[in-house]
This record gives sequence, structure tokens and C-alpha cells, in this order.
Amino acid sequence: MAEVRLESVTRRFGDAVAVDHVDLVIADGEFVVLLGPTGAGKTTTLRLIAGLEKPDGGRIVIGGEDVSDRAPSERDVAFVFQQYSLYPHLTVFENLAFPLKSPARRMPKDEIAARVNKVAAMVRIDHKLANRSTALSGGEMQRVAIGRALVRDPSIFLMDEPLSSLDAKLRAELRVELKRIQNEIGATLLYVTHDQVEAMTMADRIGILAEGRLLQIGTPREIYTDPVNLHVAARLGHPHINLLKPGLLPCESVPGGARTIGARTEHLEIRPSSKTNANARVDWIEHLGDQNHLHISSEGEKIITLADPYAGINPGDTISLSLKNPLFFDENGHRIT
Ligand SMILES: Nc1ncnc2c1ncn2[C@@H]1O[C@H](COP(=O)(O)OP(=O)(O)OP(=O)(O)O)[C@@H](O)[C@H]1O
Repeated sequence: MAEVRLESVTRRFGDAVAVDHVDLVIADGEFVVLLGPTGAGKTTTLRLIAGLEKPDGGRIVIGGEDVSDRAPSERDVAFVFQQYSLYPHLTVFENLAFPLKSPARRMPKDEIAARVNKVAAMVRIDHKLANRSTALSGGEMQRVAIGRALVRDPSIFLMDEPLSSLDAKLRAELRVELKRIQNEIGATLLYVTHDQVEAMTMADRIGILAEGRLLQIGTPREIYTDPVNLHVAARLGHPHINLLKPGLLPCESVPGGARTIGARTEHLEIRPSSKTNANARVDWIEHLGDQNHLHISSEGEKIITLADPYAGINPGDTISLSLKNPLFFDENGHRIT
């Protein structure tokens, strides 16, 4: 495995800038997740590292070597796509062995078998090695696709939404397994998703991309608690962060220049209140089992927050709502700290 470094990498398609002067260092053994909406430039970033796209500017350095002008086959990266892309006429064993069989490698048969068996056990598909790949469930196919990347020992694994075509339960299961495997082998991994739960649970660091630019990179905790701007603040958190105008709710101190207040559940204090003293009302409650989403209105503004199902709050209740250490943003959406 190796460190991978992007230095001011830019890629344009006509007038559109898909990746805009991105600087990014993925340390050896680090799991970095790129999170962003559709069209943010996530896939293009992976393709640039893999050599499937050429940068219009900047450098890509893998393991200390500038690979910007090298062909994909000379870059030593392994790519896992959203779709399984297995060879349907081959068995699971043969699919897993495929990357090791190139004439350039000349790997002895018993070494290939040993590697395939090891990886098959790691991705928990060893009981199906003789099956045709078409005779597998979606989750099993994706295990094989991940395994096929793991049999090699590349500098970096690039994964483009590898779990997004699976149902929620399988996705949750494979998420945990992928993190376990990455830990186990100390893999350098760059993973693209627009699923914030995947980003929060798997990443050592999350990079937030928007319109080709890397807005912020940091640990999941840093990105969540200390976002640099409104865009980053809105990418993480469920329910979505509430964006309120100053003055709507009582707050101890609001810095000058604050135009928007960002309030997550932990920034809102709710107290039952008589109609005359209340500043908000509970419109309805979504029951999620272990938690409730309270839908609140205050002077026509909608606010959504989490609440304990046993808090004794009911639709129609009037409440007193105040802010405690929320996030403040200026007129350009930049965070004021
Ligand atoms: N081959 C191409 N030709 C022209 N434009 C392209 C090409 N590839 C990507 N783009 C454009 O570059 C921008 C970034 O695309 P990219 O696929 O990297 O985004 P993404 O963040 O991966 O989105 P998604 O989540 O939808 O996959 C988009 O505006 C896209 O339309």
C-alpha cells in the first residue's frame, strides 16, 4: 500500500470543470471517503487516480512517484465499481483468480489458489467458490467484486459506490465487513459515496466535494461538529440541520455578521410551555421506533428535531424552544467561529 497525493488536480469537460484544483493526500493505510451530491466530481477524481482520465492541470503522485502520464496498467490501483462487473461464464474462484493470471505476473498456480482462498474467506464467499458468478445474490456478487480487488496487492483501492445497488440490510452488513477488512490488511482506500451513513461509519477522514472543489476534509467528527460553511453543515446529520434566521429563537449570544443559524438536535432546547409563553408548536411527530422526529413550527418557520419517544411531547403541544451553542454563518455561508 502507498500514500496517494493529488496536487492541484483539475479536469475539464468542455466548459464544465469536473474537478477543480483538488489537493488531497491519502496516507498509507488510510480510509478516505469522498462525499458529495451528484455531479460533484467524485467519480472523475477516482478515474483521474486510476488513469482513466487525464488531468488538465496538476499532478498525481502514488508512493512518491509522479504517475500523471502513466497508463492505468502502470499505476497499480484496484477499482471496484457500483455494478458487480463479474465475468458471468466464470466461477467465483476463477473471477477471484482473474487479476492474478495476467501473463506479466507469472504467478504459480498454488500461490494463486492460496491467495484466492485467503481472500474468499475474508469476504466470506469461500463456501461458493465453485458456483458460477451468475448463481449468486447481489450481496454475494459484490463480495466477489470486492474480493477481486483484494487479491492483488495494489497501492490503493478505489471504490465507486460499491454498495449502492444493494438493499439496506446488505449494505449495512457489507459496510461493517469492508471496514473490518480494511483494518485487517491496512489498506489505503479512497471510497466514493453520497450516503452520509457510509461516510460517517467507515471513514478515517471525509472529504466533502461540491462542484469539483474539495470544500473540507477532516475526521467524521470534525466535519459534523466543525463545518467550514453551510454546504458542509448540510451534508451531514439526520434530520437535516435547521437553517434559521437570527432572532427567531432565543440564543445567548449571536456574533455580529451572522445571517444564518444552523441548529441540529443538540443545539435545540425544548421545554413545555403554556400557550401565552410559547414560541413554537409541535405540528406532528414521526415515529421511528427508537426515536421520534418532531416537526415544529415557529413564526411560520419549520424546524425538525429528534426527541426521545418517552419525552411526553404530543402533536399540538405548545413549547418554548431556544438555542444552545448553535452554528453561525455569514452572508456568504461561511462559518463564523
Ligand atoms: N466524460 C464526460 N464528458 C462530459 N462531462 C463529464 C464526463 N464525465 C463527467 N462529466 C461531468 O463532470 C461533472 C462531474 O461528474 P462526476 O461523474 O465526477 O460526478 P459524481 O460526483 O461522481 O456524480 P454521481 O454521484 O452522479 O456519480 C458532472 O457535471 C458531469 O456531467
